[in-house]
Amino acid sequence: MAALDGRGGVPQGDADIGLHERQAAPVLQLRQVRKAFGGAQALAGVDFTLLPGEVHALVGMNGAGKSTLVELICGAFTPDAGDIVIDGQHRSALTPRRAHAAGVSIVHQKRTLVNGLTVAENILLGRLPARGGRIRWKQAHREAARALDGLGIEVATEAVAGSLGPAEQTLVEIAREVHLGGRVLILDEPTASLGGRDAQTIHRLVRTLRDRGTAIVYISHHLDEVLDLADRVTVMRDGHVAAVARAAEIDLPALINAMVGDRLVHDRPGRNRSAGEAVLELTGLAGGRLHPFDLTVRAGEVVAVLGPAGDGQSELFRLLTGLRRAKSGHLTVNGAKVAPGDVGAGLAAGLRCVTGDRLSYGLVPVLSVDENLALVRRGRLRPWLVRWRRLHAEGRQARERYGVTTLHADPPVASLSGGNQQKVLLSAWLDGEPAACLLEEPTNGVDVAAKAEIHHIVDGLAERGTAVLLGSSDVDEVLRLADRVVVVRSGRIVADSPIEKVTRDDLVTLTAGGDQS
Ligand SMILES: Nc1ncnc2c1ncn2[C@@H]1O[C@H](COP(=O)(O)OP(=O)(O)OP(=O)(O)O)[C@@H](O)[C@H]1O
Repeated sequence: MAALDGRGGVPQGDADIGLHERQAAPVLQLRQVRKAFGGAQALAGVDFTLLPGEVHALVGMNGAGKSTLVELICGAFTPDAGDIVIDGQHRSALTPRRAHAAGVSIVHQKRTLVNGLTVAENILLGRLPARGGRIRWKQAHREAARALDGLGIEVATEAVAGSLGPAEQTLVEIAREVHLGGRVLILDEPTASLGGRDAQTIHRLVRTLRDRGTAIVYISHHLDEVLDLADRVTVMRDGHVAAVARAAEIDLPALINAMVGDRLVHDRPGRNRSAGEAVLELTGLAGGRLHPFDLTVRAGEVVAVLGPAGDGQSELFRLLTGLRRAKSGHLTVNGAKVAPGDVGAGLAAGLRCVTGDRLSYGLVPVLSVDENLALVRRGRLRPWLVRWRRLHAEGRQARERYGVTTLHADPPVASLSGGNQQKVLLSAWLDGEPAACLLEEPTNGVDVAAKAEIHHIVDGLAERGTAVLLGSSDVDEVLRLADRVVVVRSGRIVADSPIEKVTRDDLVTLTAGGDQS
């Protein structure tokens, strides 16, 4: 393939930039940037060029260095060596404030709007127009509406941010950054955990921005969308640039190959399981937007709950994990009655919950990986005595089983790459033989190899008899893992079907709120 030439099939520097693109001066250039954390090399001499009006995707396995690279561009980290050039100017002492002033903005995967404030307040946060000590609300709404309308975003400026769906929140965040003068926009996994139609809404905005000349760095583990959306792709591997290619000239297998190198991606589809006795039973569960809800998951069965974003699917998981108080109903696990949200009783009955928001509810970021793993096992340890050697030995085994890659022996979870955090979360909660488990977006932020591995782990759980309730916005994941799919709309079950009876198109339509054909 022409696009992947050069050293070991790898083009370097600007060699891949065509004549047309060379005429446009790069808005951003990184030359041989290096960054180490405590002696371990996260970036080992990286070149990167970003042109105005291009979508430049940044892909790579978990821990490859993508986030570290963009944090350098945003001034959050200082490079140990190398050059950062923005608009032709060398930036040796970039800080977040200076990067922002130079037009560099980032929208993180974890949404940052203030939930209790309106869209207008969020867009103009810290800069609300005022005169004589009074905020000029009409003017504020007009200005915010202009910021949204200019990008074709249909969200009311009076809406409270917390009431918006995840895609709308991302749109508002992007609009805010563009309104603040962002010309280099870094989007860190903006479509992670978004369903088809929501992802397309984000893609439309990205294309609009590109057409207006914004330079976009787009980080994603969804490789199909990368090939569809990006103009160029930079593949990172182990802190190096493994390849730079035009998206039009690279196909999926070549992209995966550039990412994983000689590592293997095991996709082992095919189910070898049959549903047994009822294990997880939800009876009359209601609360929030969810109307009384009955559902049974049998031993060895994977039931996916699917619905339009922001509808009953996430509500169900909130009720089950106690993040939202249930108005009525209960669940049983192997016949043992558990009040919704009673985490202790759920654990005792063999129920494990893998949350979709790992840093808020699943892990303690300041503790180390092994400490996090031990917290979940703590029922099996003597609580008054920490046996550190055993804690690390068990931690190491779990990390190896789940392929958690770290630069240091047992770092704080906060310092791990997003995908590795997800693997720690899964290894903490899925180890052992749970009777039932709730899996919410289990492959959120993980790379292509880890995703295949996690799917294999879920297969294994089901084959050994665990009842699995899966919430995933990724229809391919649902098709790959589920035996049954339950569709929730406006808080009610509107369809319950064996997976063989639905097509991919059905699932895409159902997630978007349409009717099953
Ligand atoms: N503040 C930090 N302290 C220590 N190590 C860090 C820190 N930030 C990143 N690292 C390490 O640097 C390496 C690169 O991480 P980075 O987050 O850049 O990867 P990534 O490509 O973005 O991965 P992912 O796809 O999982 O988000 C990882 O091994 C990570 O643990």
